[in-house]
Amino acid sequence: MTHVVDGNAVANRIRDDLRNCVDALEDEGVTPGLATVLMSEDAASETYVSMKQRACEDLGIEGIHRELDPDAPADELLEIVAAMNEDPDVHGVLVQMPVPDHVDRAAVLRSVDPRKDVDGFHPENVGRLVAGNPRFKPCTPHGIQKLLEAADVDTEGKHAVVVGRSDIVGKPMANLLIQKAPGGNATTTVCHSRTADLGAKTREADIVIAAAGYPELIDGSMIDEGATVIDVGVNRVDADTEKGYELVGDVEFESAKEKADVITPVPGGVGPMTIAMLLYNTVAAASNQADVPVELP
Ligand SMILES: Nc1nc(=O)c2c([nH]1)NC[C@@H]1CN(c3ccc(C(=O)N[C@@H](CCC(=O)O)C(=O)O)cc3)C=[N+]21
Repeated sequence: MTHVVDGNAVANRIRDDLRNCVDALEDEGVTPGLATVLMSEDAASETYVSMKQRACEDLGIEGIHRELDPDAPADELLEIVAAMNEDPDVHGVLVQMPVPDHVDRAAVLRSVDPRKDVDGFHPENVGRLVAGNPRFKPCTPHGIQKLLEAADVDTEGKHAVVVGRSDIVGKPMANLLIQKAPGGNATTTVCHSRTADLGAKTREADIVIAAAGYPELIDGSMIDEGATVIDVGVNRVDADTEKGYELVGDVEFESAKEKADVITPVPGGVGPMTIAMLLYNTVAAASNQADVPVELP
């Protein structure tokens, strides 16, 4: 029987453990604070940011949220981030991606204080990750490591094929998979939109991480018997539902499930883990900044 990994259950377990960390910080007079900034009217971005804020509230993390008109000058965004960097009650700062085209994305990532960069997107933190000394592991790849661990999938010596080369998922995922550390030690191939014969590559994988942002790109014919399939896709496809859309992964679930031993669903797989690991990084940031050690899950 194929194991369909329950991401909500794993995320809830981590969130329960983090609640104890928040309580321990609270006992020392420290309330972790996460500041989010949204410069977009995109419905998906609004959903994700409000989910993050609700998750904070649920754990006793102080959530601060600012919204900017997408037409506002880039300097306004940078000023808001600068104020959050200075605010001692804010331990984590997150600028929801994507930002509008007239805003220099790289400049935004550089503007966040690296010690508060709970996304792990600042070049200093990217450098530390690549060097094998991460400060904050980016939330989605970190969540995938936790999911694999929870599903008893050992990465050591396995062939992992990452499909997608984004700065948010593909690149940091590949970096974590090749590290000499638990959740790493995998032989890792990175594929992308210019990869010739993608199926030939994914069929060689013990572990496929689908993070291309293309609905149902990977189907069962591209999966080896007994493989592990991690679906990072959160594609909104027009559908006759109450919300007017359906959430579709980068994997064609039904056919891939026929082949895989372990597979994550969408929704309810990687998505909830992303949020749990954002809370994790926020607790870690508060612990570091307040110099109060906690035992992270
Ligand atoms: N600075 C920044 N940091 C991010 O971490 C970041 C970002 N920008 N931009 C967009 C992506 C996307 N992302 C998701 C988080 C949770 C779910 C999630 O919980 N999804 C639910 C379903 C949610 C729904 O119904 O739409 C699930 O898969 O079960 C999905 C996607 C974080 N991102």
